Amino acid sequence: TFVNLQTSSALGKSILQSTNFDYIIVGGGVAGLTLGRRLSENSSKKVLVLEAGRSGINDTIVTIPANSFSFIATDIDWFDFSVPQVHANNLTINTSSGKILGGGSAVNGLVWIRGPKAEYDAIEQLGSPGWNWNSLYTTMKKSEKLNQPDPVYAQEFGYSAVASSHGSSGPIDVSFPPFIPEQHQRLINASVELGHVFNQDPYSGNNTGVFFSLSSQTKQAVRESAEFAYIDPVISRSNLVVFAYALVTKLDLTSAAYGKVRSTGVKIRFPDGSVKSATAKASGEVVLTAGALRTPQLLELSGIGDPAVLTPLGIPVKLALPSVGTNYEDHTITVLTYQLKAGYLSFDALDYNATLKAEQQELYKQGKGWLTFANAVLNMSPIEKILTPAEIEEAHTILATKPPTIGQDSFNIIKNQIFSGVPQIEFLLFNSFSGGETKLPNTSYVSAAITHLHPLSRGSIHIKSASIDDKPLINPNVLESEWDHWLLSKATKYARKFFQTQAFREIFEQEEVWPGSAVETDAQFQDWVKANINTGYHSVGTASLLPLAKGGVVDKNLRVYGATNLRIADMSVMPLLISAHTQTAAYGIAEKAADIIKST
Ligand SMILES: Cc1cc2nc3c(=O)[nH]c(=O)nc-3n(C[C@H](O)[C@H](O)[C@H](O)COP(=O)(O)OP(=O)(O)OC[C@H]3O[C@@H](n4cnc5c(N)ncnc54)[C@H](O)[C@@H]3O)c2cc1C
Repeated sequence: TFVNLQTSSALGKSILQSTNFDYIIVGGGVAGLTLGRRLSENSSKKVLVLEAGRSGINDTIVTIPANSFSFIATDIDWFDFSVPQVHANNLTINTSSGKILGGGSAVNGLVWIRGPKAEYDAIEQLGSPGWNWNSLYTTMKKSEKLNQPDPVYAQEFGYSAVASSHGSSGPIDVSFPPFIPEQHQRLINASVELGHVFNQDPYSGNNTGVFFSLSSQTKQAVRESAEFAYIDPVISRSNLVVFAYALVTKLDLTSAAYGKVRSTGVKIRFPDGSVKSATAKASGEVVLTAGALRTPQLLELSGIGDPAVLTPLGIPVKLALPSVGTNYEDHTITVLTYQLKAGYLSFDALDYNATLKAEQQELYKQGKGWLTFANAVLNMSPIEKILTPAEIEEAHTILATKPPTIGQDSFNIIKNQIFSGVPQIEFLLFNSFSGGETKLPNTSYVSAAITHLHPLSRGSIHIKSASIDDKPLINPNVLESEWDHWLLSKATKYARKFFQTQAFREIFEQEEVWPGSAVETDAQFQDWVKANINTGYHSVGTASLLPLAKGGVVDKNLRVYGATNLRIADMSVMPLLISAHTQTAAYGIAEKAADIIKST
């Protein structure tokens, strides 16, 4: 049952009044909708999913792959910014996220990729038995259905997928786009020229090298969001209720035996301003899936968190859990811009050539052409590929000291990975202009994004008042650690080498548009990185799956420490980032969460 509270508020209120739920799921993003589907498979269980945003059905900002990122600053964006970043020229960094059914999966870049085995095993190593590659690979596969490419496109572009590395019957269709821009194809050749390996199968536990990546889209090139793939097909289940425009303002908590707290339900603010309760059965559970940016906010508003944060804001402490909102981590990014030679086009051409745009819109109706494409080529590099032997020596020296905010165990694991071939830097292309002083008319540009995959700086997300209407203080704390600054600067400088390869020289003007020749030395790169860094829209860690004494918020069954019936199942539980875009992990964690909740 789907209820839009903006148009059917009376129905929503009557459902809340007449029903006690087995599961109340807070946040209808990737994890929330995965759980909504799985937990309602048992028809005797009543499941309620609460999403603050609307549906994405028939919205071309959502459905058309090439429109990814155009949600920013629209009604489906939470449109947050970080607090000024003290180690990065006081920049405030955009941390937009999807306020819509499907959450990130409705607005993201559609990149579908996994990290290497070691990164998932690290969660178990940090003290959470059962959270390893084997179990998460199984649940990640459970979420997906691989579409093999049409042989015509496979031949034209050279992509292929190893069927055994993918799921074949999960809800999310994953496909190669039926169009890949020339410049993206050439990133493969440019990488190989520089000595990077071409990886035929990056999905089965080794993602090192350059490769074609799948996208979360159907064979007809329509985005697969968690709403379209997980929930629409089962929305007629009578035991499943999904509310849109339902802003959860706090959890209702009561005391339980042994000093624990129990959640009796949640408070929902309707679009008309009224606040109603959703009630859990005595045996029921509340599952938080509001995403890594907002799950800590809801915990704190409800009185679960660090007393040092809650008490000054006048929030009574129901459960003291100092790690709530800490261990926040995101990928960090810099972007270079280059101009394509005359005759080569990027998405910029859609803005200056109306005929082309109309043609492409027509083609898209047949599932073809430019608009089917969001991204498809990634290069995941270990340090040996981008640093000289002398620089690797320097890396050892820098990493001799643990940066201040990362836990010792996490640091040891990442340090070991850095020197054992686990990718640390990703290179990919954005098919448009992204920075620079002059953007010439009728000219196409391409940008190279350089991502640090394992930053060692840890930030925090805390509330600043007792009101849900005040945005949380989002502090990724970028570049606090010397390593983060040093490596991203080196990698950004290295990215220029792609444009010196034959594959790229043939199609790109030699002169760099952004930042250009004013930035040459290591010191200049370091200054430039400080002034131009962004985060990667891959937030994790703010309610980590770790032992309590090591900064954990949830245990291996995803139960909040000190609560009887409250769990967290979104990306805030991931204690360490992976060298991958995060949606496959978000689905995999949520699928595993569903198995755990059904069995415990
Ligand atoms: C711009 C962008 C680009 C990205 N690109 C990629 C990519 O190309 N590939 C990839 O793999 N990953 C990508 N990601 C990351 C990926 O989408 C996320 O890792 C994933 O969506 C996280 O899932 P989640 O369930 O933890 O949170 P989300 O999917 O963010 O879901 C959280 C949900 O909770 C809702 N919510 C929050 N607070 C409340 C409240 N108080 N009441 C009710 N509802 C609430 C939100 O509206 C949202 O729907 C991108 C993310 C963004 C934002």
